[in-house]
Amino acid sequence: MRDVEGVIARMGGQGHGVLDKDGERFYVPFTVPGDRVSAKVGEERGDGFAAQLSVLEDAGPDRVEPPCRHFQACGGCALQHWADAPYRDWKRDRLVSALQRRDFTDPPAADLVDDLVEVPDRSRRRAEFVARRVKNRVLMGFHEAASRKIVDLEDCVVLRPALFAVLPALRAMIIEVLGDGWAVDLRVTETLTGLDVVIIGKLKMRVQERIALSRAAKAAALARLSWRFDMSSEPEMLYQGEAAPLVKFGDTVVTLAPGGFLQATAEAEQAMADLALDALKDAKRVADLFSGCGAFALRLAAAGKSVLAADADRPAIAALTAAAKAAGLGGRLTAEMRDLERRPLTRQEFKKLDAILLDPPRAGARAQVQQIAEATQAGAGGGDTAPPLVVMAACDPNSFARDARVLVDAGYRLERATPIDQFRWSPHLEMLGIFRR
Ligand SMILES: C[S@@+](CC[C@H](N)C(=O)[O-])C[C@H]1O[C@@H](n2cnc3c(N)ncnc32)[C@H](O)[C@@H]1O
Repeated sequence: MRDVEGVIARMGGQGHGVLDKDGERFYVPFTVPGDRVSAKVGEERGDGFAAQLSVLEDAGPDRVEPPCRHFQACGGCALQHWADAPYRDWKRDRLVSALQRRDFTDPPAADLVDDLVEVPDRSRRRAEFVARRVKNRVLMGFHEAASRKIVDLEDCVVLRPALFAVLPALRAMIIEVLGDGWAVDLRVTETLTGLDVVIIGKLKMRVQERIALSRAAKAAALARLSWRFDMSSEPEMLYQGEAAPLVKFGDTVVTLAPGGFLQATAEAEQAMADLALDALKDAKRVADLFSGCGAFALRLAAAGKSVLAADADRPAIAALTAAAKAAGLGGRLTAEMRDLERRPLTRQEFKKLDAILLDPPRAGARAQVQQIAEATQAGAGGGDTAPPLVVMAACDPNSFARDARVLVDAGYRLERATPIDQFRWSPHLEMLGIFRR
């Protein structure tokens, strides 16, 4: 392995410091701009090489003491060693740069992007832990950075305290059903009625293990415990407390499907909902596409709008439908299970809408956005039916900018985009853009 020495020039998109030397580029995790470093050069990565910090010769001016003792060992956070102000500017700039790469120049992308919306420490309400049995012990926590090793967590400044506090009980529970050397994932979500835990992976699962798990779940006061062998198998419920796992979207109560999608922090969800509802205040008929179990749809229906919700996840649509009915919103809200990549809403369906809200997964909403763009053209399928307003949330700046470019080329104007730091100290970014025509 060769070494490279030099000064970190800037932060790369994945939160690794960038060192340019003799015409080559190196990405060095856990460094900040201004650090003078020696690093071991590893494999090729994109337009350069991955490298591992070996010596920090001189610290850059914005290097700070990380708040978590596991930082750098634990793969959960990448950027705790950077001062708040440059970190915030860099996060916002991830969205600005993605828009610039898609030619958002007039007006300049920087003028369209709001300040970063921050979330508090210890606010993440869902986490995916790994657990591995090593003889008579269960290691439980996050993977070490770029490794299959597990950091046995003793503290965490990102998670809500309840998620962290349950780890000893989960360790004790899982040891009953995990063979030596076996590993499973645990998805833990904090709800209003307690923790919803889904174990994913191979377990010893005879009658006595089921009974032991159910007892342990009760003792740990979980709201629900489920198990699924892998992501293609249905979750099997092993225990449910007196109240099912409940969340609230605005004033509407929803029973979460086991392991069902929920925005990682309530604060980021609320920020996005506030932005979306404000933009949609004059729209009467709204489609909430990629709706999940209704974080936007139920708030919109409660605000008096007629809502069409669609998502590919059957349990999410069932949860949303049941919640709307129980809250007396069923007359205003229709929820449909639908794969929007294969079967996006069509120009015929747009006729009944004043606005479309999109909140796709990381890959973006390519097919749906294409349909909206095509509907701005009068064609064989009829006249221009594209609605005057599109609100698009996203969790990847690059797919957001790609889909934004399609909308803008079709005649929409990006009014503003708001970056939201839902995943603090990681390179991930949430955002919401408002497009009008
Ligand atoms: C980022 S989540 C947003 C959920 C919801 N808007 C919320 O805020 O809770 C993305 C959603 O897209 C759904 N999804 C993923 N691929 C899909 C597809 N091809 N068609 C429809 N929905 C899809 C997932 O089930 C998930 O609910």
